[in-house]
Amino acid sequence: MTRITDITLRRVLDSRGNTTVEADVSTTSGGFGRAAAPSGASTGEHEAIELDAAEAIERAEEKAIPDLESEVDAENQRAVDAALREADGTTNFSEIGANSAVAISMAAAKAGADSIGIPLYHHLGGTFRGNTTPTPLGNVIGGGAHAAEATNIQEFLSVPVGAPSVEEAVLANARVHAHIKELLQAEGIPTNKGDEGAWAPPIDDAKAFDIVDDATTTVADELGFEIGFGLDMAASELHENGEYVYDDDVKSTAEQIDYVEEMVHEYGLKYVEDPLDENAFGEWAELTDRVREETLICGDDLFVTNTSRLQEGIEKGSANSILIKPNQIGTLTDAIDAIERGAENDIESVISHRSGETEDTTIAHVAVGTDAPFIKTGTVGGERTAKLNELLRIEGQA
Ligand SMILES: C=C(OP(=O)(O)O)C(=O)O
Ligand SMILES: [Mg+2]
Repeated sequence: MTRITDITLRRVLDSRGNTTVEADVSTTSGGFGRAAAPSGASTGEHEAIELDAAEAIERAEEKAIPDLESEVDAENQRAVDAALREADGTTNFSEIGANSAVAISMAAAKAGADSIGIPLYHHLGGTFRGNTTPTPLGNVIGGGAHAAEATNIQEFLSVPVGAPSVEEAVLANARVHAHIKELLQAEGIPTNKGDEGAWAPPIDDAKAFDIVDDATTTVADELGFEIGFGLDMAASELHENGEYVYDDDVKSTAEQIDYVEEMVHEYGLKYVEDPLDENAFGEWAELTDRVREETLICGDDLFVTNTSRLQEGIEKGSANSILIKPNQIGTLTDAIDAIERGAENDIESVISHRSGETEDTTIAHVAVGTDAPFIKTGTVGGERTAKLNELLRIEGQA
């Protein structure tokens, strides 16, 4: 048993220049872990509550840290997270803030792994975790809530399904990103960037489909393995009074479903995240029914990494994939429970960053430790490559 001795919280900057919560956790056996909370821009309405960083720190110092220090075994992640939940006392971490909760949860996991002297992915997943290395989904063109005057669809994602290794997949996404710059420049289109490092050019969605299709096909030919692409439509951001509002069009729900089905067929999309509103479980099921054999329909704002919402989606057949963002739910235990519930029901997990990120690499370990098939963590930019480079290190040692 290795008890937590000290927890220190501080404010640090995230990639948007906003303050976020960083936690340091130390243990009786000299173990140490540090982790920082990410932050979303296109947040789901059912996510756990993020408080202002200073307020979250003050409240966690008062209400949670006294119940953890000298009390909880850092090697027992379920016990750490149960203590956090009990100290908060709400279902959505509105007392201490999901940003304080997730930073402490992740830092404690690292301290637990350090105490035992094993890598975090091994601590989380154990010896028989499986041997999948996740395919990285790389955001290469984006707009929506992540960039002004760009595409309505939030993310166009390179999906290197044929890559023989993580290393080749990571390099393929970087190559697609670079090639898109060449294509944009050749047409004199400005190469602004959005919050996640994707190009955010002032083009419409139809043009972005063509450019990403061109770039992924060209790079696939160059590298000799299949690279498809996918989308995060973040459709709750487009949804107004029962319709989906684009710059150049307004679609009814039925038209939105037809549009997504058409794009899946026309471009062979490998992945479509949040194609419909975050409360439309039944309409999601209609779309999933039409395309489940061809693509992954992934719930981000729909499920918010919450097993109760995932259970509703399983019962209704709403999706065949779930996005996992630990800060949406507040603890690693809850995130891993959602991954496991998904796996038991043929729902594929995609472990994900947020648009506001830090150098923290926990999600790379969560993806490997849980044998997740995919990770979504950008393509370029230091806070994105931190996770990708950690995956390369893990691939080298696992
Ligand atoms: C990463 C995403 O963006 P955000 O963090 O802004 O929710 C997303 O929507 O999947
Ligand atoms: Mg999303």
